[in-house]
Amino acid sequence: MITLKKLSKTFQTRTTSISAVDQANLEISQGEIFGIIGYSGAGKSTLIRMLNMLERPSSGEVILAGNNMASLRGKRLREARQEISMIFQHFNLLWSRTVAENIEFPLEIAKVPKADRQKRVKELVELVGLKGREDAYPSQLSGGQKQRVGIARALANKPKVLLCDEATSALDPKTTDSILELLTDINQKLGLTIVLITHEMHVIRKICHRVAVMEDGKIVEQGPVLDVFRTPEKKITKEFVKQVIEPEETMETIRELLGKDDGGTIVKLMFMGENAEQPVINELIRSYHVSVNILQGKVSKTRDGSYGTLFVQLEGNDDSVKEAIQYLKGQQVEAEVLEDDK
Ligand SMILES: Nc1ncnc2c1ncn2[C@@H]1O[C@H](COP(=O)(O)OP(=O)(O)OP(=O)(O)O)[C@@H](O)[C@H]1O
Repeated sequence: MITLKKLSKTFQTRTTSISAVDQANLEISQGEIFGIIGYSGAGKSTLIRMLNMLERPSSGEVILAGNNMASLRGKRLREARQEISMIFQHFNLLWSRTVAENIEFPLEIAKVPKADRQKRVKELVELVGLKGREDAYPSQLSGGQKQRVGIARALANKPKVLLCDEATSALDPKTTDSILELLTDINQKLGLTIVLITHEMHVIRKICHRVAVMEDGKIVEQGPVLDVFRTPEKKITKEFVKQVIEPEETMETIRELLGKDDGGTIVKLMFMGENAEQPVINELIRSYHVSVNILQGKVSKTRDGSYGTLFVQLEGNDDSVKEAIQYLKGQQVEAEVLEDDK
């Protein structure tokens, strides 16, 4: 559905030139939810804005629904853009129009007859869960409701691709989850391709099929979400994965224990899918002369299965601890002994 080939954007300022996106290559399939994660300044906004030519590339290609976007101008570009919609962090609603009128707006621009517009607005209001709020003004809505209006408006002209520019960054965690659920629902019901940019791994974990990680304008890593969670390669990817699976409080406790002489051996166990259900710890306690203290455990659900981590502290004589670790490493569980410098 979307192909990016060596896509680059350089901004010229009076004193310097900034390489915002540097030779990005990506393939995004139809019906996929694809996430792009990176810290502030990584180039995510510039990249996503080049998909619909809100930002023109300095070089490279964007092929979207068969159109070579950068080669289009005028009417042909406007037509190609009808396949793509966008939602924003700050919603970008028209404050003097009601919910229904905001949703109707793109249909008016597309010159859809009034009766059809009203029918479509009604469908969209129901789809995004705003029934009963049609006549409210944006100022009377919560953040989550405003984003629902943004989503309904974006879907009005039945696009093939929805671009989400930090669409949940202004929302609290519970509202974020409800909007992510709505996006998943729309993706499944309509087969819509969704490309989202975010700095939160939680968003990626919850709804994306695949993810690309951006750093300094470059895509440094990409793959299915579960794979990236299980085996992040780059340092930056590891940091993002940690956001979700290793809360900072746990790491503080672990660092403290590692600094102590009598802190035992700390092992991080990582497991996927049904491996999570194996009674490994039970077996460890029964068959090896070690005591096992569970420091923290967390199972993170991704769209394609669960991924879990468990931090345990093993205590016992050196040989028993070694045998226990040997046993763990023999299971279908990844076991890593943490050292003091972690
Ligand atoms: N119009 C512009 N003129 C000059 N530099 C720009 C312009 N737009 C973006 N940049 C620069 O390009 C780089 C990438 O910015 P971009 O906004 O794409 O990153 P981002 O990952 O989306 O970060 P954020 O989430 O903070 O917006 C930054 O160094 C930014 O300062």
